[in-house]
Amino acid sequence: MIELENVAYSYGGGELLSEISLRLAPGSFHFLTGPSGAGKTTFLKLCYLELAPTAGRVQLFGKPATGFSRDEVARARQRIGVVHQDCQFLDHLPLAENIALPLTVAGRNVEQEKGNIAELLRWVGLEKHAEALPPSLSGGERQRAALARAVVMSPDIVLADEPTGNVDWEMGQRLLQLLVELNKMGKTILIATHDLNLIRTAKSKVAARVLRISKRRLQLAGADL
Ligand SMILES: Nc1ncnc2c1ncn2[C@@H]1O[C@H](COP(=O)(O)OP(=O)(O)OP(=O)(O)O)[C@@H](O)[C@H]1O
Repeated sequence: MIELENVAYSYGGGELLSEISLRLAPGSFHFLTGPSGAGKTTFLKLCYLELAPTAGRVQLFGKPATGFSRDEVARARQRIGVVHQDCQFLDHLPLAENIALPLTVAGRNVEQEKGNIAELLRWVGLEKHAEALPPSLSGGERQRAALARAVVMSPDIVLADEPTGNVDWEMGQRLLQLLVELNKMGKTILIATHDLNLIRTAKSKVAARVLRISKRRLQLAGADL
């Protein structure tokens, strides 16, 4: 699905990431961990083609990303749902419309998708907030809404950047459960997180592999979390 081969990235100074190789197999569940500033968000951006590597190759859905036309980049991105760390919404639009935005952008008929959006809102427990404006939502509600928006296009891959960053333990477990359910439906999941307790709980529910960025390199973490 996503393949990185000997990838490096630098924002202009020294290399932040070096010699990164990884193959995310369809249906796999990965965590990505590492100290603050190690490059987790940057790594995710390389995966969804927000950034191009300064060295090495990224392949997406079996094709080298360097050969992608703008349309191919757009189509590939439709197959990747991203839950951003800061979950931005359009504050003047009700939640249901915010969640439907990727459909609107892709030119789909949102009227026809109303049933799906209502179902998605129920799935993340926000059905009562369909008409609420984003500023009135709590941190946990926003993160669940961001997850709903990330999956509205029914992507093959979900990349989540600290999806439980602003929520309490119970809400974190609920979000994790949603991601585990998506994985059971066959989606490939990659979650960047600092939360080792979250990873420990997940490992009892799903066959998750843990990757760690340390000293610019990506390593497979052992069982000693
Ligand atoms: N656009 C940018 N220009 C220059 N430097 C950047 C840019 N974005 C990030 N960085 C730097 O790259 C490093 C890695 O940032 P990144 O956000 O990828 O780390 P992270 O592991 O996700 O951190 P955190 O866990 O704190 O979210 C940081 O030192 C950051 O300041």
